[in-house]
This record gives sequence, structure tokens and C-alpha cells, in this order.
Amino acid sequence: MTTHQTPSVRLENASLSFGERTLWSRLDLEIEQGEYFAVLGPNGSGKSTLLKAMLGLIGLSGGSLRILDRPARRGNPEIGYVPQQRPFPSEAPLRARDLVGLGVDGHRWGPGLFSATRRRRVDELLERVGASEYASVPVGLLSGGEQQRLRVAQALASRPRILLCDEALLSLDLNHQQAVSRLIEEYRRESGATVVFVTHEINPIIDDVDRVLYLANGRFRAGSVEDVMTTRALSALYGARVEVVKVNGRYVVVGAGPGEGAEDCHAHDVEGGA
Ligand SMILES: Nc1ncnc2c1ncn2[C@@H]1O[C@H](COP(=O)(O)OP(=O)(O)OP(=O)(O)O)[C@@H](O)[C@H]1O
Repeated sequence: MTTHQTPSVRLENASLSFGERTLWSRLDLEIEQGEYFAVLGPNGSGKSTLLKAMLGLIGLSGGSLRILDRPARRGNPEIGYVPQQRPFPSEAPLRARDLVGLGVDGHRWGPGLFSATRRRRVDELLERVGASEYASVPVGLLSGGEQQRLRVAQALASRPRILLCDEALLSLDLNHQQAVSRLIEEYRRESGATVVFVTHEINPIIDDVDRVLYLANGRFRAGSVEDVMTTRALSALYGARVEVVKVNGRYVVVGAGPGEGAEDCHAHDVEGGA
């Protein structure tokens, strides 16, 4: 990672509020090109909203947000997005390959649309995510894990410089979690893309992550996993005693009550402060 490169994402004195409620404020953050950056925190702490701001779908309440040195904007082809998983209805009139094809088409509708090149690209993406054998199956009939692989393929189709993932591993079993996280990491390594990964659980991506941002109770903390995943840092964020224990390379957070985002005892990560 060079120090002269334009950051992928730069937030300056950023704040986001809905009415009286401030999700986060005074947020200064630079995410470097090629960095694997995780965003952690309990339900409702503003993780997805941060991604939506990067996608240009939600405006900041204050401060600035630049993506590759330009103001965040909708439909930025430099960004790939794996949205929070919602199952497709079983009657959805799309086959697996159609879904991936939509990603290949991106914003460029035109004569290449039905070309052999497009077909090859769709096949290549399907193969890459291990979805070739169900390429012609309607998406609504596929399992959650299979659908999620297709979403990743769709997000990678435009060869984005920044990949935003919102709980991309949620409700996947361990095998599928590993397969999907491996795909994302492989893409980052070969393309030099930046990954911003929103998650409740750091452990499935712990080997890949460079830095984390932990949001909780309007507070936040950014830093290395070792800096953020500590009893002291998380207790400060939650405003209550929280124990962070590392067991066999995995983080277990004990003591943050329900509604504070952490379970009584669970594997997890976080931190921050407004
Ligand atoms: N457009 C909106 N108008 C008003 N409130 C909103 C809007 N979008 C999000 N919120 C609220 O902002 C808070 C943060 O939402 P967000 O989806 O970013 O949380 P999150 O950290 O991603 O949570 P989860 O882990 O549950 O997905 C929530 O309380 C949500 O209800």
C-alpha cells in the first residue's frame, strides 16, 4: 500500500442523523486502495447507512465523503455492492445467469448486450463462484448460500475498484461462509480492489482484515483489530463492562447485554466514540 495513492474512501468530519437521532458524528476516516476494512457494531448502529452513504443513496448530515477523490454519487461503476441478503421470491422470473448478466451489463446497455463476449464473461463469473451447475435454475429456487454466491458474482462483474459488502456471510453455513469470504479476498488480492465489509462477526474474515471501524451508541473507534478488539475499547464504546477474550485466534465478547448489540456471550468484534 503506497502512501501517495488517493484513498478509496475519505470521510471528513462526517455526521449522519435521522431527525433527532445521530448515528455517528465527527467521523474522520481514510480507507486506502487495496485495504480490507471491516465495519462492526450492534444492530442499528449505522453500519448499513454508512455503506449507503458511500453508494450515494443517502446524503451526510454534515462533513464530506469522497470516493476515489470525487463526491459520493449514485450508480458509480467503480463500486460493486453485495447487499444485505434477502431471499428472492420463489417465483422470481430470473435464472442464475440472468442475475449475473445484469451485473455484466452494468450501466452500458448497447450492442454488446447479447454478444459472445458477454456470454463468456457470465460463464466465467458463474464458474468463479462455483455456480455453473445451477446457471439455468430460477434464483428463487436456490438456497441462501447459492443466491449469495450469485450476488458476489454480480458485484464483481464490473471489476469494481471498491467492493462494499453488507453482511455478505449472514445466514450462510460455515462452508459457504468460507467459500464466499475466500472469493472476496481472492478478488481483492488479484485486482487491488478495496473491500469494505459490514458485519456483526469479525471471526469469519479475521485473517483478511487490515483495519476495523466499530460503531456503537453513537460512538466509534477505528484501528487495527488488536487495537479495537479489547476489553477497554469495547467497554468504552458500549458504556458498560464488556470482556473481550481471544480464544484460538477468535474473538469472543462477553457481557454486552441484549439491545446493546452484543450477546451475553458471543464471538464478535467492535469500538469508537463521538
Ligand atoms: N431513511 C431512514 N430514515 C430514518 N431512520 C433510518 C433510515 N435509515 C436507517 N434508519 C435508522 O438508522 C439506524 C441505523 O440503521 P442501519 O441499517 O445503518 O443499522 P445497522 O448498523 O446496519 O444495523 P443492522 O446490524 O441491524 O443491519 C436504524 O435505527 C434505522 O432504523
